[in-house]
This record gives sequence, structure tokens and C-alpha cells, in this order.
Amino acid sequence: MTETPSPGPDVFARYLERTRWFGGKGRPFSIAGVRRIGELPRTADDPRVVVDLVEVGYDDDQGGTEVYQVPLSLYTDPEPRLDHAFVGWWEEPAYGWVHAYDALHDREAMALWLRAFDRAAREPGGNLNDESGLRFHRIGEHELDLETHSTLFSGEQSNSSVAFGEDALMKVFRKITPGVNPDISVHDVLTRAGSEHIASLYGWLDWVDEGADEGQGTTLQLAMLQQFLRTASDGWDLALASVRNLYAEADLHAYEAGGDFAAEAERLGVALREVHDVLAEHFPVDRLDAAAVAGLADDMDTRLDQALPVVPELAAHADALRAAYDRLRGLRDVAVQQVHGDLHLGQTLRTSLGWKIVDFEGEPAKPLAERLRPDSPWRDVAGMLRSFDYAPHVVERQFADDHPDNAEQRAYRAEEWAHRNRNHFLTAYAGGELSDDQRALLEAYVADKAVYETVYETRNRPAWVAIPLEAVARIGAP
Ligand SMILES: Nc1ncnc2c1ncn2[C@@H]1O[C@H](COP(=O)(O)OP(=O)(O)O)[C@@H](O)[C@H]1O
Ligand SMILES: O=P(O)(O)O[C@H]1O[C@H](CO)[C@@H](O[C@H]2O[C@H](CO)[C@@H](O)[C@H](O)[C@H]2O)[C@H](O)[C@H]1O
Repeated sequence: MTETPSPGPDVFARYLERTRWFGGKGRPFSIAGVRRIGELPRTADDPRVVVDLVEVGYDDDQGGTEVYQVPLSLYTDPEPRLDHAFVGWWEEPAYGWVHAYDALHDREAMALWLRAFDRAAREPGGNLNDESGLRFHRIGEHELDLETHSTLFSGEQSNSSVAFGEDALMKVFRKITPGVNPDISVHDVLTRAGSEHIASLYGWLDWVDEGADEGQGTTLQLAMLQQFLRTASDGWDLALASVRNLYAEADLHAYEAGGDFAAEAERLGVALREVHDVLAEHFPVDRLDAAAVAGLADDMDTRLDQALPVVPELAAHADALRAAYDRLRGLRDVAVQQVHGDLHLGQTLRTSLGWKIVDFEGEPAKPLAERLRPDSPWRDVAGMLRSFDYAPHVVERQFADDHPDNAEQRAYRAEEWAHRNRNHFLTAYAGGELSDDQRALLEAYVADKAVYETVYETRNRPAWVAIPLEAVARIGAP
């Protein structure tokens, strides 16, 4: 990476370590370079807002590099209102000393993004190619509300999302991989197809690295603008509330309790089926031959091989897991297509107009080529089934401290809740009973997802690893 007129690398290293979205926390790293790729169009009254790409090199056995996007607001004087987002101060050759803040926290700066997207809608083809190299693209007819203020989401996110009032949401991608970002390309297709189960795409921002790919140029997709789902409630939070309700009256069956979730699970099944159908219409669908089906099972085997050293408790269940993958090996007529790739209840939102599915980026830890590869839709179904298993266990962890009695009754209710919602979701998705082959395919994907979760929990929430481990233990059990 080429150097830019910026501070020493330590300034960015210190800032990355403080953020939620930096994926390399806990690993030894250094800043390999900082590159200034563009500046937002502005008037003389606006702050200077620049987009820097920070290349991080890892100094551990795994090694490798990653690139993170850090948009900055640059002010000549300190801005105390932005103290919490202070990155550093340094001298820039053309401007002198500047105080730099993470621009996502700065309303004055975010207004520049919104204005540029608004201008793009009035340019030929909906494209605004700013002279600094940033390219704003718009689709659809939505008129942006320029009077709104921006609010940065505070949730546990791998990217950064900013809401413009209740009108639009902009997701700024933090880890940048050259090429197509499936969150944009899939939303683009689903929006143009009129899917009712997503937030419509309004536009996106990209930049072409002219010097990359032997002078051919490579596109880097930097941000996505979409419909703000104003009446949304998070599917995971709703499921937890339903379980809490049930535990509070543990003498009732799941279907008798006030917060029964089954009708929602059913609607979610229908929504996922509709999204898969639209994706199958607009992206290629491949019917796999025997070798390719065996390849899917091989990938699951490899994932287990890689998980074993991280989660040694898996060893006791490895034979049962491999037997589930072997049953997949024997299947014929397996189709693959564009899927969500990382579906769980936390990626679903209940709005007054029904369920919406968000975040089509795939599993963030997977390389882009793997995330773009067609996969079986049963991977998404399996993700949801695992989530229905997680919810009662997570509530039990919260409940157990305050209510140590009655744990056995709750465990019974937990299984009843998970079973009921899995069944309603699955039957609605499949439109009836599953065939033996579909069941074998689904079981393999559920096993694969549970193995992935044991690794995810060991690394991120070790206290939760028992949840997927219990699921793994059930695989192959009579
Ligand atoms: N269009 C939307 N309208 C309102 N809230 C949204 C919308 N899309 C996502 N969200 C909320 O923002 C959170 C983060 O979005 P997500 O796409 O999962 O980000 P990330 O890629 O950083 O994980 C979601 O859990 C959801 O609650
Ligand atoms: O949302 P992400 O793309 O970051 O997905 C990762 O984190 C999820 C947790 O937030 C994780 O999901 C696992 O925990 C959920 C409860 O918190 C549960 O509903 C899911 O079923 C379970 O897989 C996901 O696996 C991981 O990729």
C-alpha cells in the first residue's frame, strides 16, 4: 500500500483496538500502510471528510493481512462533541494540523454521504462519479429525506450502520475485500425483483483501485444504503421474550403460553422459502453430480478436522458427525444456488408488514470466493433450526441464577419450545413433510453448523459452548 499524508501507524493501531468491528482483536498486528482513497464532496461550510483504508498485517503463526475502512472527519480545531470518536491529530501537507475523528459518529460528516447519494439519483444512470474517485450509485425511486439526522447503531456489529432518521440506513463495510460484496449484489437482485422479505436497496458506494489486478482495476465496495425498517423488532429478541414467557408459567405447554412463537416461526418459514425462490430465479442453480455432492461432504469433514484442535470435546462425537456427512455423500439430485449463508434469528426482523431477512454478506470469517459460491438452501434452514435450539438455552442461563428451582421442568419446556418452533418453521418452508433425502441433507447441514458454532463460541463466548456441544452430542444419538 502507498503511504498517505497521515499520522504514524500507532495512531490507527490504537484506534482499531478500541472499536467493536476490528476483527483482529487479541492477535498481534501492525499497520502495514494507510491509503487515502477519496474525499466526500462538500461545500466550504462542511468538514473535510476523507476515506482511508488501513492495511493490517498479523504477526502470529496464522499471519495474513486485512484491510479496514476508516472514514475520517478532519477539523482544524478540536471538536469536543466528538471526543469519544477521536482518532488522532497530525499534520497534513496541504492543510496543516488536523484533528481526526471517526466520521461515522459525526452528523455533519454523515450529511455529506446522504447528499452525495441524493445527487447520484439525479445523475445519468443514477451514478455520481466524484472527482476524488468515489462512485455513488442509486437504484429505485425513493426520494431521500435530506432533513434527517444520522444516528450510529450501537449494537454488536462487524460493520457500522447509521440510520438517517427513520428514512434510510447506511451500512459502512469495515473489513474490505476487493470485488463484489454479496450484501449489495444480493440486495440489488432481490430489490429489483420486488421481494417483500428484505429491506429495499437504495444505493451503494464504491471505488475502483486502478492500480490493482495488473492495471485492470478492481472495485472495492464501501457502503450500502437501504430502506430503514422503522417498525422492526429483532427476531432473536422476540424469540427470547417468547421463551421467558413460557418459563414464567412453566406448568403451561408451549402452545398454551401467551407468547407462543409458532405462528411467527411458520411465517418465517414462508418468508425464507419466498426469498430462496426469488434467488433461484435470478442466480444460477446447479444440480450437483455425485462427485460434487461428495465435495460438500468433504468440506464438512475438513471443517470438523479444523475444529477438533480448537474444541477437543468434539472428538467423542466425531464418528457420529462423519456418519451424518456420509449420508449426504450418498444423495442424488442435490441443487445449489445463491443463499443467505449465515442465517439465524438475529438476521431476521419482524415488521408490521411481515418478516424481513437482513445481512446477505455470508459468514464474515469465510474468504469472499467461498461466500460467493452457490450452496444448498438447506444451509439457511439449518441455521434457523440451530437458532430455535439456542433460544431456550440462552434464556435458561439467565433464569437459572434467579430461579434455581424448577430447572427440570424448564428443561422439558425448553425442548418442547424448540421442537414446536422448528417443526412449524420447517413445515412452512418445505410446504409439507420432508423426504428422507431432504432430511439427510438437512441433518448434515445442522451438524456442520453446530460444529461451526462450537468453534465460534469457544473463541467468542466460551461460557456458551455447551449449547452447540449438547446439539452435537444429540447427533446420531438414538
Ligand atoms: N434495514 C434495516 N432497518 C432497520 N434495522 C436494520 C436494518 N438492517 C439491519 N438492521 C439492524 O441492524 C443490525 C445490524 O445489521 P447487520 O446487517 O446484521 O450488520 P452487520 O453486517 O454489521 O452484522 C441488525 O441486527 C438489525 O437489528
Ligand atoms: O451475526 P453474525 O454474522 O456476526 O453471526 C455470528 O454471530 C452469531 C451470534 O451473534 C452466531 O449465532 C449463534 O448465536 C446466536 C445467538 O446469539 C444463535 O441464534 C445462532 O443460532 C448461533 O449460530 C453465528 O453463528 C455467527 O456466525
